[in-house]
Amino acid sequence: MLEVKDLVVEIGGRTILNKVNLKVEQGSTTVLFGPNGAGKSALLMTLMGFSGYNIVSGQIIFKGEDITNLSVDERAKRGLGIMTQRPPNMTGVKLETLVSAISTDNSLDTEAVAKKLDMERFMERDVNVGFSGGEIKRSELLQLSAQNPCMYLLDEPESGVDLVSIEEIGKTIDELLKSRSNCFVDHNRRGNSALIITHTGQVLDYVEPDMGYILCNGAVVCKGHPREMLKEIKSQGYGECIKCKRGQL
Ligand SMILES: Nc1ncnc2c1ncn2[C@@H]1O[C@H](COP(=O)(O)OP(=O)(O)OP(=O)(O)O)[C@@H](O)[C@H]1O
Repeated sequence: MLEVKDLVVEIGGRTILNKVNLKVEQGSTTVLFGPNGAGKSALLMTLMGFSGYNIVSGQIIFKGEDITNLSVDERAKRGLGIMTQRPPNMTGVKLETLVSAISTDNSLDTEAVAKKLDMERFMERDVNVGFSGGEIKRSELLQLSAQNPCMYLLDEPESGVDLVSIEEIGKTIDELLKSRSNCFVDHNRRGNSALIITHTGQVLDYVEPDMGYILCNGAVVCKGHPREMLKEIKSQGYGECIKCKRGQL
């Protein structure tokens, strides 16, 4: 469903991603691990098409189409949705207004999701203005549920979230991934896919992962079973990255 081919990205003249290759199959959940500064967020931002991420070479293929040069809104229309680490404040734009503006015609009950995420009282507030870290995550999830994409790019969905809310957020992500979108490639398979960045792996208590990648210094150095990878990272850190590169790629 999503394929990244030999992607090289620069920010301000510095190479941040160096020949990244990665695939996310339709209906699968892929996890992206890697140390701080490895380029994980940059990869998600590039996939979504944000400015400042200069694609030097390589391709991004989504549902068989080359989207490398498409704008953010064109990618969103095709079914890509993102939860970023630091979404901007939108002074003067109420959350309710934003949610109804991005709502697509779908069967998902956004009001019910707002209630479930305990976001009803935030609907009249300006988007992200004064929101706590956990509130921002819930607001982002609410927006994603309204957009109803079929490819979820989730950047550390559990960071800054208290232990009780992690369960709510994890379960909501799982439900969203299992919900109906209208942008599938193969209608005979489960549709929604995800590429999730996590350091702690807490979100994997609620979402079943299929494939994992480790990014180090802007390059994919390892791929494999995400739960096994997480265990190895927890016991050995990222020091084994290079060894893994020799062994598994
Ligand atoms: N706008 C920018 N200007 C300059 N450098 C940037 C910019 N955005 C990102 N970088 C650099 O790109 C590198 C990759 O950053 P990125 O945020 O993708 O890392 P990450 O793997 O997501 O890290 P973390 O786990 O800490 O979130 C870092 O060295 C960062 O400083």
